Amino acid sequence: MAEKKPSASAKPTHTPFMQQYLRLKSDHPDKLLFYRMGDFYELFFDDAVRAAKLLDITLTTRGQTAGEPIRMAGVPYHAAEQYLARLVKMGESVAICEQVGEVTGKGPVDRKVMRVVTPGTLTDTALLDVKTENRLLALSFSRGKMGMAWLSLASGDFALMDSTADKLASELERLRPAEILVADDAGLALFDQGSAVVRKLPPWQFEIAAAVRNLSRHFETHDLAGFGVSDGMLALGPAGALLEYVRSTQGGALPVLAGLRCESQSQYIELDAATRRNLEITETIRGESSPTLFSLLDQCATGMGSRLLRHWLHHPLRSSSKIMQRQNAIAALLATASFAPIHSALDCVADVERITARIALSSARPRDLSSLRDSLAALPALIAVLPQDDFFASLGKALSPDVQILSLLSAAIQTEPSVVLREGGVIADGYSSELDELRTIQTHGGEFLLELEARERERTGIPTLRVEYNRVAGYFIEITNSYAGAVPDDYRRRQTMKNAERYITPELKLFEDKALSAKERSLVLEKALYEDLLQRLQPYLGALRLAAQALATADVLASLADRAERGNYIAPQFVEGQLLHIEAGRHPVVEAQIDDFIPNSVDFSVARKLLLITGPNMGGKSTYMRQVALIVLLAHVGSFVPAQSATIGKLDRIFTRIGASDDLAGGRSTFMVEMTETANILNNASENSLVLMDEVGRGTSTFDGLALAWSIAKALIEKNRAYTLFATHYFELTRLAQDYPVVANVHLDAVEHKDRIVFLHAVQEGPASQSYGVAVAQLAGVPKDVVRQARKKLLELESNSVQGGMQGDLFATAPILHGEAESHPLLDVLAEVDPDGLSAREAHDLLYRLCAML
Ligand SMILES: Nc1ncnc2c1ncn2[C@@H]1O[C@H](COP(=O)(O)OP(=O)(O)OP(=O)(O)O)[C@@H](O)[C@H]1O
Repeated sequence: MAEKKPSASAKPTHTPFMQQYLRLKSDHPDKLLFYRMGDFYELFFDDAVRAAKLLDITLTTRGQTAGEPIRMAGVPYHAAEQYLARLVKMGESVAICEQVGEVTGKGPVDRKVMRVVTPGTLTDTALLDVKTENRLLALSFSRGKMGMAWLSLASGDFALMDSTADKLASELERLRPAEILVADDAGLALFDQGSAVVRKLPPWQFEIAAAVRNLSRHFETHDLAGFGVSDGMLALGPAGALLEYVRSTQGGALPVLAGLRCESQSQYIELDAATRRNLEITETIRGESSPTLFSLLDQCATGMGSRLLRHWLHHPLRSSSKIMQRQNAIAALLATASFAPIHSALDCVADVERITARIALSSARPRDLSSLRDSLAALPALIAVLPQDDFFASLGKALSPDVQILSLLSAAIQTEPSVVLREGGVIADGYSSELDELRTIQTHGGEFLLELEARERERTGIPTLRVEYNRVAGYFIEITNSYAGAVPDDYRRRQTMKNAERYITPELKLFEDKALSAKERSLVLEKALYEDLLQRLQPYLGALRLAAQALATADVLASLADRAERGNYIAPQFVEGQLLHIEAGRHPVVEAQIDDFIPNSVDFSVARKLLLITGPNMGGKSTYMRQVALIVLLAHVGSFVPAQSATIGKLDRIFTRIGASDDLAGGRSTFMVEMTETANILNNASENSLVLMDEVGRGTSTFDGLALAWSIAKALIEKNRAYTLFATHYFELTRLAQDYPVVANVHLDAVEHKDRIVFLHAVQEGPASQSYGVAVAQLAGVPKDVVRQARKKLLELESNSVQGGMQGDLFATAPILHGEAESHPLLDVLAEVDPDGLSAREAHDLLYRLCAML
């Protein structure tokens, strides 16, 4: 139960310290407040209870305020990152409050919330997954439309798009945001937000007019037309909300944004949420990261490359010129065998993209800058191994940012700077003469004193003159009383001893001032120089971003070339018109896991649009269907594909309805999920779509299922006319080929071989032999008499079905469909009626007309 929390309004009863805390906390009620006190970040009250539970740290009490004990939990300052990482992973947001004033002894030190760490606004290396983009997504809805804007703070990618509300699930699956912003009046029904944290903001933050003003001001443009953004875009509201939210979490600083990217659905081959999951692009059905298409292809040497590859795989292109650019680049890398040298060169390159983002936010650490310097120094070696053509020449150009950046970093940062700035040892010698001097004082103080002593002995002629130091008197020149007469005029007495006097000279005083404060001063100076350096790097951010993009691109292309060579992949061809021909295709992921993968072909054309696939369980139906989709996907990513040849016509979307998955969180049963996904396909698939249907209808009773499968297949053939791979156990469906010339039967077989079942895995023309099920059962060891009974029953059923014919069989047991009810003329009339458009009189007349038709 939440404990009673003192309110800031009851000020008089709180200590000044608590008043300060409560004031700061009131600005961040929904976040954990990390409150800096010396070497700890402390949490109080409910925050303490929550953090103690989440982090398994000790919960204590510390004194009282307003008559209540103060609950407290704390984490050491130096280990804060790791605690932050854990909290953010759990979906928490944390406001970090630092001491900003001097300790005066009077009242609490001034404190300020310097940054807010939320799951979608991370930039720290320790908090980010190297291979995944961390996105913040903002959404707004209006009359069935959906406006979306998303931003990756760590890379500066900022995009927006208008879509429709029914695409929410597929867009969330595509973008996988870490955090979602919506207006608190959005009235969103429960949706599967995955692991994202949903934050509700006041609706005015999504206001379009204000957003346009803020965005134009941010990009310093007159309006947003230059980004391809039209005035009426719903997504502008979310884009504005997003920008403000980021500003508020970064203590007012804003990331370097490459601009505003306006995406449209028609740029990409569309993949719905189910398809992204079913094809196991970046995650297996069970939610693991391997084996997937991504884990297979990801040979990238850098996190930037891995993230870009993940993006490419989820965004197959429609534009053939862009596809061909990538494909040609891979061909060039293969022809020159340069992918391995590229990866070797990239091994020395750090995450330039994320470092650049941290420079923009002035949160880059010393080691970020030294790695950036070393990465820039490694670029010429990378450029040298790129193939020589126009495309790689343009990459090479982006990989040659202004030499000033490298010289600035080389001059400013030590070869191996310390990890944290406050320890010093970051700025290189020679960068600032003032810093050099302060350092010299620290390291060479002794030498100076010896030299001064020698000089003063010579000047005064006192051989026993000594320059010394103690903590009470500081630095002094000691002269025994016997030489008192030889003391020069510029000596000032500092201390009188029994047999000697101690003096100070202006020179020694100057040295003392410098030496005593040299350490502190050099630390302060280093901090100032470092901050100044971050400012001096700001003008180069654009160039660094371009270099980062070029690095990622070279990395991904080399990775794809590497896979193409190892896997013996080929370049697919693109043609106009309706055609999909893959010869000896393989499933890239399954192929990598087993020894003898059997390649299979697929042949679609205008005259052959639906392949009905039959065959035993484990025969390879799902693998075959998925491999077709994966080859098509890879081809549109610009990659080579695992096949002997592939010719691909125009495609707009890939749909899949595969396997049984419950959506318990969404409250939908297996069958409901199956039918929802099917409905989506039937409503949206076009003649240029690729549709994979795996055992549709299996989730309900046999006849229901069979009837549904039959009518779904019919709709796909007659209405959608999509390229369809339709795997089924309902053997009756194989007769569709007799009614529709565009339907072809193919099958996979199993045979008996020395007491084992051998699945042939080769796709053959024609329907499967119907007896495979019983044969497989026998081979699997089902008792002989059960198998005998089954054979007998099978013969009986088969002879019935031959007598009755397919239609009779099916509809005799599914009376509801009997007689093709939809063809009754009465229904045709009803279908034309618009009830809202009828007057009472017209409705009455219509009713008479309908009755007369019965
Ligand atoms: N072309 C192939 N070459 C070699 N092995 C294959 C091939 N296709 C599938 N396999 C192997 O057979 C296994 C079963 O394949 P798959 O799941 O595609 O069968 P299925 O017919 O869809 O079975 P079910 O109906 O039970 O889902 C795969 O895990 C794989 O190991």
